[in-house]
Amino acid sequence: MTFWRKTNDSVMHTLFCIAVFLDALLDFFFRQNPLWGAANTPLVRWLPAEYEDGETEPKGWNQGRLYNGFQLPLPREVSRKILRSSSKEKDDVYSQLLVEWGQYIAHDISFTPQSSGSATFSTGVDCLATCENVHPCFPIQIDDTECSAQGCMPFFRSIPACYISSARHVGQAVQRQQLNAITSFLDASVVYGHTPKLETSLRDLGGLNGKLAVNDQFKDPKGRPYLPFVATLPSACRQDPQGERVECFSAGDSRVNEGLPLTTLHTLWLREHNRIAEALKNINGHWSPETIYQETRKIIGALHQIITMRDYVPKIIGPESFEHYIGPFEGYDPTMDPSASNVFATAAFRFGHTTISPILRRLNESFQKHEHFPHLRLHNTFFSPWRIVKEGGIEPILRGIIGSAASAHSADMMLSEELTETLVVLNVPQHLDLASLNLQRGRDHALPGYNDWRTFCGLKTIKTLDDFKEVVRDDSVAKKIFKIYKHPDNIDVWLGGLVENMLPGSRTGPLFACLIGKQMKAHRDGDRFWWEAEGVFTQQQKAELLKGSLSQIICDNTDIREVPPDSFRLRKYPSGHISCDCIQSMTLEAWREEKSQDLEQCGTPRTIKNGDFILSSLSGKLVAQYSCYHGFKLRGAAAIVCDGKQWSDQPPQCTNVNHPPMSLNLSGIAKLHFIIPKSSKKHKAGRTLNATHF
Ligand code: HEM
Ligand SMILES: [Ca+2]
Repeated sequence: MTFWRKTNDSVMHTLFCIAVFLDALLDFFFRQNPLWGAANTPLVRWLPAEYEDGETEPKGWNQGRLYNGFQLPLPREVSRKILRSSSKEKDDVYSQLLVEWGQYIAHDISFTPQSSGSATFSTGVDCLATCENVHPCFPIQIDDTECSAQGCMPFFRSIPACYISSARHVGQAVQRQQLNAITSFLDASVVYGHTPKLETSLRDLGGLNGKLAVNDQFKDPKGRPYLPFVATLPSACRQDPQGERVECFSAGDSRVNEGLPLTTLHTLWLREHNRIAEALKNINGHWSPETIYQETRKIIGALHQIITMRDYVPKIIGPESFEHYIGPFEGYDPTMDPSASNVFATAAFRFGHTTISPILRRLNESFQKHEHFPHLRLHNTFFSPWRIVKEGGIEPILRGIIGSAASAHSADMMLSEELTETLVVLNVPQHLDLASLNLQRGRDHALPGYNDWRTFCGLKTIKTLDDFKEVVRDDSVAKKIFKIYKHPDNIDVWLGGLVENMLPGSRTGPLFACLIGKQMKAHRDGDRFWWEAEGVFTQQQKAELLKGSLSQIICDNTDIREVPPDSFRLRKYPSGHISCDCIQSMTLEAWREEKSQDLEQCGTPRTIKNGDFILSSLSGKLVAQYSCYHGFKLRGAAAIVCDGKQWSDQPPQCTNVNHPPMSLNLSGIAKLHFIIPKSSKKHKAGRTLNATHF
């Protein structure tokens, strides 16, 4: 009898392990397109690339090359004559928070890595010192010597993807493509990172509470946490001239220190993760740290999606384009490629660069000028995390961006001089020009011209100046562009899209509304873990998630006690603000997990040192699946099964190894995570991650 039971158990255990493994393999190999949206895959092309030599040389690489009979104008000339502006008008509806969310979410969608190191591979030429086009240097030639004695600004070409595409034409298949280093999905990679290694480094594994690691050196004046510092010290961030060092912060996205508002948003989400993790632990005391972490992460991902799709995108492309290009959610579409497109990352979503204010205001509790911390010119906000730590935490900045108008997007005042004359990029000693970088990047990526994209979107081709005047907000700007470019087909897509008349209730013209709309639909419909997709959340959980908003997250994680109901909308203080007590906040009751009968019978599985377990259900059986932390090896049964009365085995042990083993850790293939929902033990409702996200 005992023999039989043992044999049965071990057979069951083996079968279980095989089933889990096969499930993961099937998932990975037989999903139609497992690499769609994954990190380190090419930005996809919606129109074929147009290289000067057909394959790799960017537009403008060979001097004297003519396009429609004319040379392309220098990006810096376009920047100075058309884009640069010493003043900015104010948006009368939206706050700066809308702009900052744009940048933050751009960093969840794409990161185009540039060739690193200053020396070229073949010749050893230093990209910081040469004005010649030598791969990977593609310097921005300048016609105004006041900015650079050298006559150019450095520019590093984006890294080519090692990838032969399945394009229909052989010529296209060998064309240079650019990489997206992060996951295209709106999956909060900006909080959690895009590789298992980065993700692990951001977690508080020692705390055994499913939280993210926080800064162990500094806290804010009320004891709230900051992001942890980067591991490699000293870091390149700017320092307080008078005080002790404050290093660069680390987060899921490496650009976190670029500006103070951006760092502020990252800090908010770190705190929100830890707040939710704590609340989940209070509700489900039996959950392991891993379960808490994964469930919290899933909630945070959903909130990123909701805030972006419900609160942000309609304001940017307008209600009509939202309806036309995106529409209501009708379920996961496995034929939809969710990858970021090249034109979106390199042109359309850079529309936001014209809405950046040249001043960051810092405000006190009454939303008035702060007594101690003055307003800052934009260039003083770059890579300066010390200003958060030493100058009052994130609140003065947050009040400043809620309480100040975004910059209006007008055709004759586009990019502030703070961005065209004093942009700082880490590891480049001289000031750069964001407008020139955007134009040069578009050429580096061989983006087709403005008219080709209009045709792609079904918009009228621009043939004459009169055609152009019809679609551009300002006649004199239309004339200037025609004068510089000489042919409408030559107009760079980023510029053409920027100057179009804005659609009603939007912050973009028809071209960018189309490109952003199509991209956002792809992010939503092509994501099988989209928060509304079947089986991802229960109805009650969805209803709670919908209560989430940026205003709620600000209330729950900062000292700010009064906010506008929608913080993206500019509201006068105090009349347009309401108390945080009146802001809806989700309760986590819908995540309360009733202990299954099996769990009652077998009891919560034993926790182990240096490892973790997750509960799952397979063929109606309750299973505890154990895994060890990095650097530890699992000895014993990786999975134990509840047979209705007791667990099939003792939990395994995690022993230290000098060299982390290549153990059968499914996280590299696909992380499985099943929470037993209240209704059915068999349903895999809580599966959160897939291989393409990490
Ligand atoms: C102070 C605010 C901002 C600064 C200083 C900034 C700066 C930059 C810089 C230096 C780049 C890389 C340029 C290149 O070499 O190609 C970049 C890329 C980009 N920016 Fe911004 N940006 C800001 C705000 C925004 C906003 C508000 C948005 C959108 C709403 C945005 C969207 C993007 C996108 C989509 C990219 C390309 C990302 C990639 O694929 O690598 N940025 N930005
Ligand atoms: Ca992402």
